[in-house]
Amino acid sequence: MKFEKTPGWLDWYTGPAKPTFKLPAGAVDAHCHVFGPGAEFPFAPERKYTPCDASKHQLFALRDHLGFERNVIVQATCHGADNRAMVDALLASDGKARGVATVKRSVTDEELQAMHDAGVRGVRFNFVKRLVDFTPKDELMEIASRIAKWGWHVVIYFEAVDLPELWDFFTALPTTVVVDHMGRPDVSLPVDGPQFALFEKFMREHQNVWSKVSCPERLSVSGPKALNGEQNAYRDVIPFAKRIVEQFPDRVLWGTDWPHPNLKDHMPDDGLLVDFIPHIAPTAELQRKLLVDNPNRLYWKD
Ligand SMILES: O=C(O)c1cc(C(=O)O)oc(=O)c1
Repeated sequence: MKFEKTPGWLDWYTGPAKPTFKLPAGAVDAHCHVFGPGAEFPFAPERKYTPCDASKHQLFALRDHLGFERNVIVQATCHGADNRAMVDALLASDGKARGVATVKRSVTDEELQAMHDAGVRGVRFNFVKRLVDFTPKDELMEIASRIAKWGWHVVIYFEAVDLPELWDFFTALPTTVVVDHMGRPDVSLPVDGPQFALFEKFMREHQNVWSKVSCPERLSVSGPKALNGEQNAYRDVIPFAKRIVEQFPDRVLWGTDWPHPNLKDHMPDDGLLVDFIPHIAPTAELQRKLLVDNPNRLYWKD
């Protein structure tokens, strides 16, 4: 099948720099995606965007170029609940990738078992309205209770303004809960203001909640952008991410978010995104926890 990209779509950057920051041995890129290729793994009819292709081979080449050892491949919404492209990548990874799937209530135990065997360790619930249609919470809770039996966790993606309304549902989830991209704070608000304080309270009061301190390129308002060798990119995001890393060093993850779906302004250089890490995790110990210990504990415990 041939797919037309969404108008204005920005393709991922093909010439990433070699990072200046040397990743510790065993580092995991704990949030990335594959898109298709559409001709082999068609995008889902219910998708809200049509991306460029971003294959498993291209992802593995980026992993090696940047110096990561492993990937966590998160089901992208353009594939809906058809997990074939993601599972195919896991199976081709030689044990170097684990996955997070999207499933419907109709998923069978056999299908869950097959995904587990391929390396899936979580499901993603998405509440970002521009990306998905609404799924009733009782359906999501039923899925969460079922996947808990496999020792999987739930990944949640939402916008900071929606946290109050989602609070009761999130805090009732029976598994480890991993928040994508720090719950998308508005970084033009004060880091010690009420919006981010609520997110910190969410993590502080619920020891099962983890956060990905990823996506400065999505959250930044001020820039500068991770392009043309810029070593001080996305300065406005640093206080937010650093605060989470320092307060909850054993419950944070980091990922490139390659191939960066739906960016409208620019496509970052992934090598320079890796160079962002020491700004938010300034010590070797914090870096090791963020990049090695935490993702391996969550995704490679067996
Ligand atoms: O903000 C986004 O547009 C976005 C989209 C997806 C996806 O479509 O799965 O995943 C992400 O991590 C971020």
